Amino acid sequence: MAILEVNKMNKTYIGKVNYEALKNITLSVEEGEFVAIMGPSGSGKTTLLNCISTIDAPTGGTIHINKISPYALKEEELAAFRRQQLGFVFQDFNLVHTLTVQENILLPLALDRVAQDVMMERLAKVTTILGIQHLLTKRTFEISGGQAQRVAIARAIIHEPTLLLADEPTGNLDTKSVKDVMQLFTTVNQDMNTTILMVTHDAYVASFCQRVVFIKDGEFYNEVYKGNNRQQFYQSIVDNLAFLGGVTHDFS
Ligand SMILES: Nc1ncnc2c1ncn2[C@@H]1O[C@H](COP(=O)(O)OP(=O)(O)OP(=O)(O)O)[C@@H](O)[C@H]1O
Repeated sequence: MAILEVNKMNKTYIGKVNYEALKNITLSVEEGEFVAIMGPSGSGKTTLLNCISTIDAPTGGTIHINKISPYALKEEELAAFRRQQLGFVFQDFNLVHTLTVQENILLPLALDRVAQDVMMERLAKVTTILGIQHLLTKRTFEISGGQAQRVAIARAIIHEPTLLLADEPTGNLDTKSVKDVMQLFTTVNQDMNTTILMVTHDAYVASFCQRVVFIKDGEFYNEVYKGNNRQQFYQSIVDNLAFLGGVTHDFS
């Protein structure tokens, strides 16, 4: 079953000079898939993610998440849809600094007034998967970047979202933390069957996914599937980026 269906989507930014950032994008992501979006700077990756994450409405075409068209919802319904069906992980973690790690992770459930015992059960589950039980009482300034991103992932998955969206989630991490965080995304994808759509510039990071979709100048360019050989997959990502003029990091 397709969790995400984007059909002939366009996005034009209206200004003194209109700018057509996305043209005729069609993309389908199946339940349990882990997909990366790649493309050169300015190709429209964040615009695409913003349209899917209901931050910014497309100017044409349709988006369905779990068969629901979010832009057809009323404001309150849309807020509930976002809270319940979507999870977000950002490059700069977006943790609330006045709260502890535990309070940050529980935030989406607290906003939805979920019962205390359910909250504690879910907290135990995600913190075990992500290996952060020992951080729960810490404040955000007492943890490292890699740990902060794990906390952000825990917060993004604690309500078991239909679709997890990540925008450059490893952009602020050192090499060791990049690997750890990507292994955790893989665990979340496989163990919780979470569908993930991630924007990244990094071929190594994208090689953890099952499929990479490339966009260029706001249009679909190509897509590659992992298959059984991650080294070959990495190489085909690098080859596509070379044609596109993107940035690649060494495979380690
Ligand atoms: N609010 C906006 N108003 C007008 N133009 C915009 C706006 N946001 C983005 N753009 C333009 O749309 C195009 C796509 O931008 P977008 O941020 O989606 O690219 P990107 O692929 O995510 O780039 P990067 O990799 O550098 O983050 C760019 O040319 C950008 O200048």
